[in-house]
Amino acid sequence: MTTFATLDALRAACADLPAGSADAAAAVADRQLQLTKPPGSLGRLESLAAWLARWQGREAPLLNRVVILVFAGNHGVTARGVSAFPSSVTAQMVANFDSGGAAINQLAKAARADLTVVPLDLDRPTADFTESPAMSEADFLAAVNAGYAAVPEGTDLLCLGEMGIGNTTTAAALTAALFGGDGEHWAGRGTGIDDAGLKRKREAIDAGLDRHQDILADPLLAALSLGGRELAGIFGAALAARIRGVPVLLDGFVSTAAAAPLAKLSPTGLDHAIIGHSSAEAGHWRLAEALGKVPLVDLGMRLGEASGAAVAIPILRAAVACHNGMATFAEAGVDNKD
Ligand SMILES: Cc1cc2ncn([C@H]3O[C@H](COP(=O)(O)O)[C@@H](O)[C@H]3O)c2cc1C
Ligand SMILES: O=C(O)c1cccnc1
Repeated sequence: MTTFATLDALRAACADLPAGSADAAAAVADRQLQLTKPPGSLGRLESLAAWLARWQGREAPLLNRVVILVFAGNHGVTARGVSAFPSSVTAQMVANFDSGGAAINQLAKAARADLTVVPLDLDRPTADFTESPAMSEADFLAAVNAGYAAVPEGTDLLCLGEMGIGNTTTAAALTAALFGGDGEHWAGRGTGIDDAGLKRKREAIDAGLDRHQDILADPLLAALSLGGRELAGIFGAALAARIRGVPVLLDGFVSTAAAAPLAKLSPTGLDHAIIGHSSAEAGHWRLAEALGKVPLVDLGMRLGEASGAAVAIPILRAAVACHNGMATFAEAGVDNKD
């Protein structure tokens, strides 16, 4: 389905995003004060309930249908020796997702979430961004549209992750384009590359930034030139979620970098998204800070696959359970403070 036929149409949608329901958020804040607990005592669970209500447009937030989307893509920049693993692993892991053997399969089950994997032209890697733009405009828009179309009706919460060997290089290059800095600043070890590989990774990022310097100020052209199909899919899904009233849980460095152009295209562009887990991938905490976001948990994970979003789902379920299920002081006959 072609939702956006041109970059300009996409740009226009990103500049005109719905604001969320301030009334629903205010109703939650008001009810929180009536629940049988000292004000503020549930800490961030209270603001999470209000955040869900705002972006769902519902006074009582719901998490009946939690959806995890994992987008997969292959990257030409792997020719530069930037990953510890070969590109063949991307398609092999997609097969592993399909047969239920990956970490995200277990985390999705544990969090009672539906998992869908969206492979994007795995047999057609993007171009090496040190040599040319990673994608044509048509390829980029096709991936954005695929992401946009992948968000099911009736989703109450959307978790966004990825699989794509080489994509921590891609994500670092895109992040540098959006927020400044270079390969040294943003590159981490991804799947565990050694020192020589990390050097090659930094050099590839710097070469990409140099080659595409004329377009780096344009977030969509930066995503097209330095990004990847799975990152574009995440971007499209995050946009669809915003337009359809679905809050988003982002995963680690790659997932956050993929969605970040939305924050550059509109000052409130990622207000409907939070980061589930602070990845151990160097650069994620910096990117979170640049976006003004505090990840929900830090378990030292650095996997991708939406794993860091999935581990945070129970926290949101806890916020909703307390908010919707607790008695008020009046209902329970508990004396409130004077
Ligand atoms: C077996 C395996 C499973 C994975 N699941 C996620 N990733 C993660 O590692 C990749 C990014 O790291 P780099 O940029 O160093 O290639 C992505 O595919 C990401 O999802 C995996 C990587 C491997 C090897
Ligand atoms: O934080 C991430 O997104 C990440 C880290 C390592 C490997 N793949 C993804």
